[in-house]
Amino acid sequence: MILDSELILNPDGSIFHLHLKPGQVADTVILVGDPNRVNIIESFLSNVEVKVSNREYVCVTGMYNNTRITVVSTGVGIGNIDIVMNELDALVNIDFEKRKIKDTLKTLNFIRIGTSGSLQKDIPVNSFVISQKSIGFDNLLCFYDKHETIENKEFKTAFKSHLGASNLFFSPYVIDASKTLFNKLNSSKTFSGITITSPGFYVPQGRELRLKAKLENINEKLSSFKYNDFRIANYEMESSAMYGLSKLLNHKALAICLIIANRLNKNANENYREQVKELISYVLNKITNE
Ligand SMILES: O=P(O)(O)O[C@H]1O[C@H](CO)[C@@H](O)[C@H]1O
Ligand SMILES: O=c1cc[nH]c(=O)[nH]1
Repeated sequence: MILDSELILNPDGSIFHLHLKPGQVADTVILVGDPNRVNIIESFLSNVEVKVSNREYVCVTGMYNNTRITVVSTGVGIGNIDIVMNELDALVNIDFEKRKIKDTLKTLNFIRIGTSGSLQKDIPVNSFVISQKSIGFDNLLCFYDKHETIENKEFKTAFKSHLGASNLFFSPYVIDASKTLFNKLNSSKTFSGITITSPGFYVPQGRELRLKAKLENINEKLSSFKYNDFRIANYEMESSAMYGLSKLLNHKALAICLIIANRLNKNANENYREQVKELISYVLNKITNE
């Protein structure tokens, strides 16, 4: 029996933060950072059956090409991913009446459509980048039991030694994306590679305004890492925990991001609404095309 204090439900029976009720979540879930992006995706959907919002979490369920899709905004950062992944999983895999884990568990497909900073000169602004692996600089997964069992350890050792393991004051973890989702979304229109999930936008991504970084030249160090044909493609702030919690809960996850800044070429596109729409349309067509 899962107690009230552990699984908090609102008086209307919806889950604490997302305000969704069981039955309102589709098997395919799109996660976005920006709540306004949910409205853009909603404009592509038909038969919208659910629209609820609370704090930064806006949730919509509707149809695209005969596929039921739920869209949820996560806001910025890893703490929100902990909330969103646990609550979406609870909505499909916990019986809210009996407060018990269901006997038959569901696997959801999570696709994150994000924005991102490129760490390679030849991945320009406006590119679409798929995160084949995500390296978390955020430590969230370390709090979860058995997280070691889903990590890519070989990769982690190589990466830590590249950064200088003895200097590290945090514990990077490496998690692979779902290969099934990668095969669905990968095409000649996309770049792919490793993504760094950063716990911050400024100094942790090498942006020094008034404060200096402890790890000097972090962007150059990251962009020069190579292992088994993989290189680091980009920065964002959510995919490592999304991948890690998906794996631990037996869901599938993949992140695809629009590059809005190139950290090495030092340029940015701050007016990216049209490109985000293109990415949304690309993803919706790929995931609903059997
Ligand atoms: O555009 P979203 O999906 O929010 O993604 C990126 O943008 C935010 C930072 O500006 C972070 O959440 C980062 O991951
Ligand atoms: O540079 C960037 C751009 C978007 N999101 C990030 O996390 N970093």
